[in-house]
Amino acid sequence: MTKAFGRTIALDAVNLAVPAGAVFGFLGPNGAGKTTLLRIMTGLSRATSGSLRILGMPVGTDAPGTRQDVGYLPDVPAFYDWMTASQTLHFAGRLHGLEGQRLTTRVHELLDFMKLDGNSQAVGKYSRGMRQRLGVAQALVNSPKLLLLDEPTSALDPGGRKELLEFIGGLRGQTTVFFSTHILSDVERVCDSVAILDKGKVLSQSTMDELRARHGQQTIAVEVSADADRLARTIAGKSWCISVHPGPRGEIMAKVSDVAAAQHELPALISDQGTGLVRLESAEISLEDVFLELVGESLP
Ligand SMILES: Nc1ncnc2c1ncn2[C@@H]1O[C@H](COP(=O)(O)OP(=O)(O)OP(=O)(O)O)[C@@H](O)[C@H]1O
Repeated sequence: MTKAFGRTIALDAVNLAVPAGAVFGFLGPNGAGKTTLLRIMTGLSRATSGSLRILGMPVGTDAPGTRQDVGYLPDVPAFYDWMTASQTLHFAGRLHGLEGQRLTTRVHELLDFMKLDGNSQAVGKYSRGMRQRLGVAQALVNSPKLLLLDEPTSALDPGGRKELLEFIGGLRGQTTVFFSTHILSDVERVCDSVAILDKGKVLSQSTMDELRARHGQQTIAVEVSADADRLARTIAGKSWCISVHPGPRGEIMAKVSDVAAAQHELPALISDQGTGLVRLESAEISLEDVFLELVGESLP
């Protein structure tokens, strides 16, 4: 689908498929188009062209069965500021047709999980993190089949973030979770599939395992006591070496296709050169490396 705001193309022929039951990370820098897509997915905004199906149903119609199966946390959740958290969740639950003991039990569960139980403050006095936790609870009130979360951890402290990510991970297989973020470690921690979006275009879409396999070279860091330039040239000529570049502390960083061969040969190469080995380390390529390689700019 494509979405244009005047001359700004916020989504440019985006084509995505999210497997049922997946925890799907939608990753992109500021302004990539994440919120725009989520708003279209909820029916709050319409695509300029193209189409979208959610749980098998076309979005943008009032077909029964879709909206009550979807939960949504907007990027800036809005509430009636004079209500308490409990009143907010009772209200949201009633809109979904919940009532009586089922509603009361669900509200208590969610308040307890989001650490908002016993809080009689009006929501208007909440901090940003508390509003985000209430927003997640509100998105969950109807036990949705599809949970859409727009940057769910952006205002949370480390403890709150860990708990929410663990909770999201626990939904795997039962609820499809589609969450946008620019926090790479959240995706690495919890997602099994990821799409990388930049300037409205999907640059990559795959499972985390495929992503690692595709960008699966490893990096080896070598620090020697002298003659690093000469060693870098020798390494660059080896069949297992993909590229060599200097590291932040002057060490040699080599992307290699066969880490075992590199580890086997390097000590002998260094010794032949008559220099001392200070450090030899290998590191698996991170999502940050892949993201920067694809997006090609510094992180937000
Ligand atoms: N209502 C609007 N009117 C005009 N332009 C808009 C509107 N909403 C979004 N845009 C533009 O569309 C592009 C994508 O914006 P969007 O909010 O979807 O990005 P995002 O990936 O969610 O960014 P962030 O991580 O900063 O929240 C941006 O260039 C933005 O300026």
